[in-house]
Amino acid sequence: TGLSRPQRILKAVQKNAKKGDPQSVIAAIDHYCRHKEWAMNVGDDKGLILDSVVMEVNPSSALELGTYCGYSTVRIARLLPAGSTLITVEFNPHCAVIARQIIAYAGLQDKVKLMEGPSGDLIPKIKEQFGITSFDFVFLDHWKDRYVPDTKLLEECGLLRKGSVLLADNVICPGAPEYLEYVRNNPRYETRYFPSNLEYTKVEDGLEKSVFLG
Ligand SMILES: CCCNc1ncnc2c1ncn2[C@@H]1O[C@H](/C=C/CNC(=O)c2cc(-c3ccc(F)cc3)cc(O)c2O)[C@@H](O)[C@H]1O
Ligand SMILES: [Mg+2]
Repeated sequence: TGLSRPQRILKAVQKNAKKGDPQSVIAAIDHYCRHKEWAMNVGDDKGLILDSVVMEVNPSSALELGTYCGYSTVRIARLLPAGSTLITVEFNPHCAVIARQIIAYAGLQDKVKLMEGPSGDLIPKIKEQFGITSFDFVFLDHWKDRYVPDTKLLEECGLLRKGSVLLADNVICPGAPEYLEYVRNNPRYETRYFPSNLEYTKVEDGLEKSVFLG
């Protein structure tokens, strides 16, 4: 009946943001999702932690698992140096259609490659398709029970190098217990928890930053 939530988010961007201005796109989504209807964007509180990690890594090659509407795609891509690429993976075609429009509205389409399909199928194709040797930065924000299998897949495909940084959303809420277990008890990762709160709420959540040691 009527518009989907992603469509309503896109409308809020088109109505309240300035074309080509990523900051205004981020602000429009945050305002809509805080005051009109909640949505599972990483949000403004955790977004500040995401920004600081992206700025610290200053990645030439970045990967995002779980585009949804493209909110964190815009947050990451707006900080990338010229010539860098963010690959974002989304298997819901309706979300992909909306995300492409929000990324383009922000003027970031030249930095972002949206791959449509399940991460498990697409990750093994990234090297040959994009000529990427490894990722400097990976943002995990898709189904929480897929964080571990996809991290293992990235390792197996040789897409992580000494110093690659993984940043995982929602390790407290909804929670990714197997992932925390994996990175915290694995000598190949140096891991640290950044406490924050679930997007647009006072509920505890946070991001886990894990450096691959090779
Ligand atoms: C084959 C499945 C794994 N591979 C995948 N490959 C590509 N895209 C995938 C994907 N899994 C999921 N996706 C996509 O990522 C998105 C899913 C994200 C899942 N995120 C959450 O469930 C989530 C949920 C909450 C949440 C928190 C509290 C609450 F009460 C209700 C929800 C908060 C968050 O920040 C979240 O990220 C969708 O767009 C989906 O189509
Ligand atoms: Mg999330």
